[in-house]
Amino acid sequence: MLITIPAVLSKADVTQVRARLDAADWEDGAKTAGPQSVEVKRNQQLPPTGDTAQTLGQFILQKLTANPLFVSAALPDRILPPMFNKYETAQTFGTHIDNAIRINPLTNERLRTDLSMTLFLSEPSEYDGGELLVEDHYGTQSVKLLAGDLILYPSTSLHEVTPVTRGARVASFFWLQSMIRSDAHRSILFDLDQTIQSLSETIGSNADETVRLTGIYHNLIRTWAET
Ligand SMILES: O=C(O)CCC(=O)C(=O)O
Ligand SMILES: [Fe+2]
Repeated sequence: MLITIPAVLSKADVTQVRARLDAADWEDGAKTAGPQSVEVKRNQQLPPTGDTAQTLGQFILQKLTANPLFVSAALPDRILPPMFNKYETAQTFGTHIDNAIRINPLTNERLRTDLSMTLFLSEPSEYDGGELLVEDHYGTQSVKLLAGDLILYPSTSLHEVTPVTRGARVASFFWLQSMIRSDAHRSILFDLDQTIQSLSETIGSNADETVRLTGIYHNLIRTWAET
């Protein structure tokens, strides 16, 4: 399940975040790549434990964890600190899969990556190329979002960032471990929750059917959640 979470950051937030990022010192993205992805990774990153990455990362996590659509879709257990990358002309990240297990560099805690995220911090008009291509069972999805929007996709997917041919693509990227390990189970819970939300608008959250469906939602979480 590939889901766009619109306007995680407002345009004013994006301007502030970009001012910090545009003044920061970037380093070679190969530093944090695994043995396969190092062969195909050509981009720049902020040092993950540096001041800028930590301050901006916390700001992004505050906004994200207060976003009901994100919580409904991801059912997050633990989220890794957001990282930041930049692709300038001819930079790219070829087809790869993200590591299944990652260590939080701030706490040394080990997480399973269930969902990968890219928060776009450049407007599409600022650069050409730089599409995030994600393979799923319905074919390859091409993603280029407005600055402030986020894409959530299963970490089990092969993906790549096509070469940037003009301008610069700046983004934040990170991973989370969900309370619901299975993508299929998470999709069912998302559909059910969205249905309950829309029934709450039409027939009311205390209508008999809405209450029963809410019960089913929580009972499925009880059955499937690992916390
Ligand atoms: O830049 C992106 O959108 C994705 C980055 C990525 O796939 C990674 O760092 O593993
Ligand atoms: Fe990746």
